Amino acid sequence: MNILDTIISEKKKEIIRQQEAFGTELLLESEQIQRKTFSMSRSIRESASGIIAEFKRRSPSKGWIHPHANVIDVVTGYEKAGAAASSILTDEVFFGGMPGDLVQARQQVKIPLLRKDFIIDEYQIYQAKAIGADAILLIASAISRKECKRFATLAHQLGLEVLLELHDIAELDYADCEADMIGVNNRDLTTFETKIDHSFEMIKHLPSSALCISESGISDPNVVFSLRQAGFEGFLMGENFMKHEDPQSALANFIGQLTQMAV
Ligand SMILES: O=P(O)(O)OC[C@@H](O)[C@@H](O)c1c[nH]c2ccccc12
Repeated sequence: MNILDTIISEKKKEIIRQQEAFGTELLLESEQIQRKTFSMSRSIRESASGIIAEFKRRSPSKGWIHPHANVIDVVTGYEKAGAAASSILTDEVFFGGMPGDLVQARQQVKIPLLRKDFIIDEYQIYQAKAIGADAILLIASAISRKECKRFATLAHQLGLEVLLELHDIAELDYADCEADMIGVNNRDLTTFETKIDHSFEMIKHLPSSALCISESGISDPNVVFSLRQAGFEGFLMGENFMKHEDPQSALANFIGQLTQMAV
């Protein structure tokens, strides 16, 4: 079994546990369900950096990156440093996150928040809204095309935007599911290998109207510069900031370097 299959089989159990503790009816009663969301796509288009800075304590590929990271410190720091949005890993078993991280972040910041998880069930979409997300990630390789359309429609009904994650050309037919943003994951979720070239290759095939985001393995401002020239407007970065004791200043330095290049 590859890692994606392992994550998904654990995820099914996690969803059952969460549903037993807090069913959909209860989620629908939460005040947050009626909340007006922030548009992540607009924030990316309007921001100077286009950086979506991720909160991630660990990952299956790197192990622990920042085990005791405090979500409020990190995400408020990202906002101050100029992130266009923040991505928050809520997967517990493999990424050391929890839905409560998003709840805490939401109370402190106004930048759009992406719920980063492996969405395979409608329950998680209601939950995303209830815990304070503005957008959800849908990973093509984790769901069928039909599910992708169904999940995107539900997300939109709840006022959430959708970031559709593709990895390779075989998944291009998912691009018609009316996602607000299309992400190209440079990391192969079965082997963990990252190749920025995936982004340069895939963007040639994506609809020209799409808001394109390059995800994973980015650590060099020169790479962001070239990705931007190729047509990417958003850059999803996690480890490069989380590996520092102070992720806020790591992001501020990175944005500083980008700004100098643009002059
Ligand atoms: O830490 P990195 O290499 O900068 O990557 C961030 C982000 O792209 C990565 O965490 C990610 C992209 N797609 C995912 C899907 C599930 C979990 C995690 C991810």
